[in-house]
Amino acid sequence: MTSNGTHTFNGNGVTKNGFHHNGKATNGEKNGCNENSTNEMSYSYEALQETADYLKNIIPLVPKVGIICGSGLGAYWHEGTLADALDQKTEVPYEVIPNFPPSTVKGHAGALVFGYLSDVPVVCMKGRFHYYEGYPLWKCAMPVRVMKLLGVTHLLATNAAGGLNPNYKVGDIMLVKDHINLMGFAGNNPLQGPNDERFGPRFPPMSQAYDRKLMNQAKKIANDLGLGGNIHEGVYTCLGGPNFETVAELRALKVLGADTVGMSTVHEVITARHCDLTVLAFSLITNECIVDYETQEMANHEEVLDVGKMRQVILQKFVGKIVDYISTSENQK
Ligand SMILES: O=P(O)(O)O[C@H]1O[C@H](CO)[C@@H](O)[C@H]1O
Ligand SMILES: Nc1nc2[nH]cnc2c(=O)[nH]1
Repeated sequence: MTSNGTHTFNGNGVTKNGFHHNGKATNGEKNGCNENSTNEMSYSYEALQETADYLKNIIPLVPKVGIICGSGLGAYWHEGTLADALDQKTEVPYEVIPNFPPSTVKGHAGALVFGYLSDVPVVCMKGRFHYYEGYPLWKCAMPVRVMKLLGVTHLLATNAAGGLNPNYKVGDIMLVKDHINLMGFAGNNPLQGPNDERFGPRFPPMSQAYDRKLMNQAKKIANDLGLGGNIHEGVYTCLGGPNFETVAELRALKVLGADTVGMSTVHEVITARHCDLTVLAFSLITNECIVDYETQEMANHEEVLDVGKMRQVILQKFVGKIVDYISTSENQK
């Protein structure tokens, strides 16, 4: 325990490299993953249950809300992030959690932080996994299934994104009302491979992926916080990255109907809806997409991080009130 009351686990007794095995690999199973005949892989239910059991043994709470802290909400090591603000927090670095991949993005924190936000038990992913890090989509999204096994009922996925909609300004928030799974257009989906019905159905619907009631409430909360002129509803799309888009690509995305573009979230939301989590997602607009050849401006990651830091205080209040609403509305059912 540190002087600020945070517990941090060093993973003593856990197999190094993030994979944990009982020394016995079952047929077709490697490091907790199922390998099928086409070489596609997925974590087995049992491997993820093992991950959840490890966490349950060291965490003194059952999280209700899972929060994915994107580049705009404290994925990086700096002071005053949302995860830092939790009460009674316990921090578990990804590298000590059985079956968790390590976070490879420079400066990315890479830890699950458990604690209370607005008196509600939550788990924050401080840093997420991206396709551009070299992970397949099912691996990027695996923490969502672990959250489900831990008892999470609601997922709040946040991201930093480029604003394609000309009405969006840097620092604005866009509630995601829908997404375009562009990587899915190319046949890449986190649910590919054998389906385990214990998580969800083979063919899950995605037309109601984002919870309308929560979105409406989030808009009210934004208004109450004085963010009425900075809140939008729109369509997010995810590309693989890591490069930012060309002008022609951005123009094409606009034609498709996207309002923001990023490199995350869609595969997490698909995985969350598959296992029946209620989802709210929002983008922090960290840069305006350049759709013109004459400007010298270029998207860059430093700008993304700077805007995240600039908006972190208000975003934390926003998220705190959303979490409070989730808990009180559930109790009133
Ligand atoms: O989606 P998050 O993780 O918030 O971060 C976004 O910002 C980074 C690019 O600056 C990319 O990782 C992109 O996905
Ligand atoms: N793909 C993509 N991801 C981002 N993340 C933050 N800004 C951007 C952007 O402009 N494009």
